[in-house]
Amino acid sequence: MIDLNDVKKVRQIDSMSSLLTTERYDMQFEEGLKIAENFKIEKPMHNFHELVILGTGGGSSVAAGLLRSYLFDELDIPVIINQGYNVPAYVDENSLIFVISHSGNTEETLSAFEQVKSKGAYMLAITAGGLLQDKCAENQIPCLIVPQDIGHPRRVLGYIFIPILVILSKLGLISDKTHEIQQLINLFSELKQKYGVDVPVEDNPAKQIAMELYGYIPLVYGSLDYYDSVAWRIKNQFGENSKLMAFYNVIPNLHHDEAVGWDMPEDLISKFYLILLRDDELDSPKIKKRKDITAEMLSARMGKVRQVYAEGPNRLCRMFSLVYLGDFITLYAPIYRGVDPTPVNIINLFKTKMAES
Ligand SMILES: O=P(O)(O)OC[C@H]1O[C@](O)(CO)[C@@H](O)[C@@H]1O
Repeated sequence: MIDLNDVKKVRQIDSMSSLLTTERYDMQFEEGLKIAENFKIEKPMHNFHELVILGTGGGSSVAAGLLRSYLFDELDIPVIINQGYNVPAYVDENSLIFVISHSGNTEETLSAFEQVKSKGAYMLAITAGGLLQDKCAENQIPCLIVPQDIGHPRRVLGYIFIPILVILSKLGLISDKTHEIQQLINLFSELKQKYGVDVPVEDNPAKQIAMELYGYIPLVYGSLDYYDSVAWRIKNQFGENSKLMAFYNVIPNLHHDEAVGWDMPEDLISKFYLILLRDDELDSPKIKKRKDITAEMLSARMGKVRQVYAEGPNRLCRMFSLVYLGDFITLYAPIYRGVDPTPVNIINLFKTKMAES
């Protein structure tokens, strides 16, 4: 096992600097805000019935999920995340469509884009380039160009999530979020002093959890109304960063079905490491009680139960405080095993196989 206090070694294994990118989320989110603020957009005359976000993968679709949760009680049209090749029948001239692909080349998103074109919907795109940029230019679709990374959209939430938020406010659909975003940028600066590479294991909960979960299957439980997508993000990051299959579910839903499975044979259930997402301010008394019972019941059954708590002065900060912790945990977990977190070999293999005739 790698000593996570050996900073030089940790950075060496993280050969594409995902930890550094994460430590610099404050700068990335600030840049995302500036880029989005400078994006000129005409307010359309449409009366939108729904917001449909076309996009997939650890960055684009998760950004859409986080947006849906964050705006749960503010945005008065439904947010639909469309990850597939096709778009549903209700997409029409009353739909607001965001096409999100950091690479600009994801085939499902491009296929859905083509289908929407003929439906008269109001379309906007966010990308770092690729075919999506070209298609937007051909079809005079407003397109916000954001910085390139090294081809790993999951690392650039600041260039994806923040612009969607700013554009929705420019379109008059939500209030201005600049203050909350500034507070989030400050929070990232604070939290990197807690989770960053230079902070030793003894004081670093992210490193501790990453080490503790070695040998277990990660399971993340979030909750409605704000922590469903945070759990989804962390589960996805276990896949892409940690090269670990992981699972997630949402309270209270899971108490009506999955929970019956807690009676599974002991040798199986003891393989799970539960990360339970908690928020002492935003969780309602009912949700809090459900989480208390969940922790109590599962501590006696699962391998380990770790409760992690949101922090920060507003909902955006509180949600992203757990996204941030999750990003660090899922980066330290593979490094502890000596595995480089950034490459996504299976995704690339899949894309190659899909391209074969
Ligand atoms: O369309 P985008 O934003 O380039 O993202 C899709 C890709 O990003 C990833 O998250 C890779 O980091 C993959 O899931 C997916 O192949």
